[in-house]
Amino acid sequence: MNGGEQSGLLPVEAALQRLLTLAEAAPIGDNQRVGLADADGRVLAEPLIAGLDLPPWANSAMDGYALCLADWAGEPLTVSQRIQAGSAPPPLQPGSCARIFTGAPLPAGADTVEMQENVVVEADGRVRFSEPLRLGQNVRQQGQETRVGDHLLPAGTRLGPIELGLAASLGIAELSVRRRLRVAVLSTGDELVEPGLPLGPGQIYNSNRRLLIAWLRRLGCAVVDGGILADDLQLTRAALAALSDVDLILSTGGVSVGEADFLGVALREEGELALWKLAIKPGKPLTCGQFRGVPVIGLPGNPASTLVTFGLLARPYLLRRMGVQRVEPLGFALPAGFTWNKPGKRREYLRARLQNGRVVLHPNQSSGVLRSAAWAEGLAEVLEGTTLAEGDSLRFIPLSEILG
Ligand SMILES: Nc1nc2c(c(=O)[nH]1)N[C@H]1C(S)=C(S)[C@@H](COP(=O)(O)OP(=O)(O)OC[C@H]3O[C@@H](n4cnc5c(N)ncnc54)[C@H](O)[C@@H]3O)O[C@H]1N2
Ligand code: MOO
Ligand SMILES: [Mg+2]
Repeated sequence: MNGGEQSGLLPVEAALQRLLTLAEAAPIGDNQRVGLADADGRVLAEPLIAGLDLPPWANSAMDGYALCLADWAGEPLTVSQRIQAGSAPPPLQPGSCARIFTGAPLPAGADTVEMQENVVVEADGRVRFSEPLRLGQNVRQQGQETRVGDHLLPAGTRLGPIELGLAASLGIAELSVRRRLRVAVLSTGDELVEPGLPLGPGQIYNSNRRLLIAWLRRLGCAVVDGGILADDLQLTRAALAALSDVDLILSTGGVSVGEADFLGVALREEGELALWKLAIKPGKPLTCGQFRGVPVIGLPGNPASTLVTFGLLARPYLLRRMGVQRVEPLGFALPAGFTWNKPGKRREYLRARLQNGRVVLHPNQSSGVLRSAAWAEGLAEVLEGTTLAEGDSLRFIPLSEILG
């Protein structure tokens, strides 16, 4: 049992497991074919299988001269042809070599390439090889990278620049991908005002909406922007009812023990509601449930809590619904550049940076503060009930690993 369970708080792993179980019960069923130009960030629906050998034919890895090693007795060779990339050369004339360039097909009969730096061109135009030769050197054999039928990427792979380049190298122009998840974003709170409008007494600008919409788009989701939702039961019911065609309603705010928690009331009346108290800081309260069958996740409203709970819990949930297998960030172990002597009941995700190979913390870790998140390069994980001395190892999760 870890500190989370002892304290009556739900440990992060348990919360994640519950969300992933829910996600697996509601997978995205339908797929679509998209051109490579539109496939960045999408999730493969079928494995990528090679339909040709790579390279498709043996070719030279160097600019130089191609010859048949077995036929060669060490004498200078005449150059019988010149082969550029993109050409289809005739067979090599016996007793000769071919001038050849990187990426050009090896002529039938040739099996070895010497780079031009190791070749002396004599006055009569014949070439002399000044270094010992090894059979097959500087030749990229047909199928050396990939054979027809090889499984190169499993279904569930998120496509990025490298995967798109790989598909293109196989001549594949279109891929079958999962359709985009439709996610509605609602920002709850009477105090919220959109940027660009004047700020009245007691009001603050809505930052979560922009944060979540941009992030969801990076994840390949189609966003339905539900705007600001006032703290009012009728309006909350109406807003939720209008979102019957989305895959997830994602809201922020109104999930702690305050009296303006109308999201919870609406879910209880017309769906299901689970209120979790998580062993995570920032981000303790989280709502999970459904409204008339549409899944709902309610993140805490403090912007840094929104960031951490979205990144570590809602993001994996969304990716798993798209069929992605590895959904959690790996992070890596680094030495702490700070001391930590307040063992907590909640696992802390601290806004941190690297400095001289060590993890240092922003001085303002308040859950309302995005400024420190913008300064941070990652989240430093301090487990429940632990203290740290400088140099102790901790997990550092780069923000770049979760922001997409
Ligand atoms: N008595 C208790 N009070 C609180 C507890 C608790 O356990 N007992 N938990 C605290 C923790 S931890 C958090 S986190 C917050 C969570 O609050 P809610 O999710 O219910 O959110 P709100 O109360 O609506 O807002 C919290 C905070 O964030 C600001 N906010 C909300 N939405 C936005 C937005 N879209 N953009 C910018 N800022 C936003 C809001 O104005 C509040 O300041 O509850 C603690 N309280
Ligand atoms: O944990 Mo709350 O998320 O402190 O702000
Ligand atoms: Mg509120």
